[in-house]
Amino acid sequence: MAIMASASTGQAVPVAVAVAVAAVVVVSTWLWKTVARLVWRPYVVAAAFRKQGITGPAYRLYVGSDGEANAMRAAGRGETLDARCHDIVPRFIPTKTNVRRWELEKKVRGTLMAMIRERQADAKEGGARDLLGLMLEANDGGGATRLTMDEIVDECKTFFFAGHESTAHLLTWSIFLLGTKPQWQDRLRDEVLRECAGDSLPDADSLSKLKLMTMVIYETLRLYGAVSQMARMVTADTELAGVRIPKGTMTLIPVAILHREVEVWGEDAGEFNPLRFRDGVNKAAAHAGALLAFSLGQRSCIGQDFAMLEAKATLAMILRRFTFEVSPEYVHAPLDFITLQPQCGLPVVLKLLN
Ligand code: HEM
Repeated sequence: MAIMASASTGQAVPVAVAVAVAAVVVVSTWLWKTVARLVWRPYVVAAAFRKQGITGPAYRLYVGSDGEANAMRAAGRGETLDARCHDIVPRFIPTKTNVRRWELEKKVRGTLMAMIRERQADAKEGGARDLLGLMLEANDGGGATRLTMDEIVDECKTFFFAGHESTAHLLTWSIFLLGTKPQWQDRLRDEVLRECAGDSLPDADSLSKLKLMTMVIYETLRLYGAVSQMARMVTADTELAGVRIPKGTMTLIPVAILHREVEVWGEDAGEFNPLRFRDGVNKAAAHAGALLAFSLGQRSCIGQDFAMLEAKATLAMILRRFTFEVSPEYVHAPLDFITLQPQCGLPVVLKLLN
């Protein structure tokens, strides 16, 4: 057909050749990128580590080490611990099917879009100027700082999830630890009744005086921090503690493991001992940056001060009114499902004070 067309138009052959060449370029680029990502890069990274004596399960095409990881997660899920044991590290995340993820994604996006539309309507009548309001203003603007609606939805998801889930779990684990350590619960209640007496909401001034409570919260974050590992992609060949790490390596910072290092935290690293924070967070361990619960550096948690205030205020209000203990039905099975949470919930027996 192309030859016949060429006889009549004199231009079809060059066009067909150009299309064919472009197709070959696109397909071969795609093929090269796929081979590089799925075959070449994993083998180069594994070989670089092997040369330095660092080995692991062999890379398998496309699935990598997912098989081993999933088997460990499944094994960890069935285990429960003694409530005095804080060694949660051997337990792992359960997997969910992608279909379920997509359904949830759609639902979350729908809910956020409804809130955004409501806010857009309010803004026309001069509504509140909060974080969402600022992002919507950036959506109206132009240039490099313009935020698309997808970016706003993603930011909302980050803030909602990062801000809600993590603090809720911090409170849960604080209640667990105080519910199993009555002497610490009493000490904290004495402090709260001294510094935040009365029925009104505790204010910033009184909360800043809750020294023991701050120590208990840091110790809770050390043993049961919501984020038990953080991922970082290595963007340039680098060296860390004498190990060469090639560009393209995905590294995991095992926060829960580092928070239990005897070398860093001392012989009682596995114990609940809030007093290790008596001289402040930077002096609690052999290394000033040892507590990684909120991460460190430029990408550290933007909401950490707010989270500490929320946790202190909520605990103060609970301690002022109730004594509590962990119910005998509680099963100690911390589960790292994006954030660290009690797999079967935390049943608590509350008693009204006085
Ligand atoms: C106990 C409570 C919290 C814990 C343990 C926590 C922990 C963390 C950690 C470890 C990171 C760094 C993650 C990484 O780099 O991979 C992070 C980031 C972040 N957190 Fe929190 N967080 C808490 C509360 C909050 C609150 C209350 C908010 C907002 C109101 C918040 C907003 C964020 C945001 C937006 C980021 C991303 C920062 C960035 O990437 O630049 N977090 N958080």
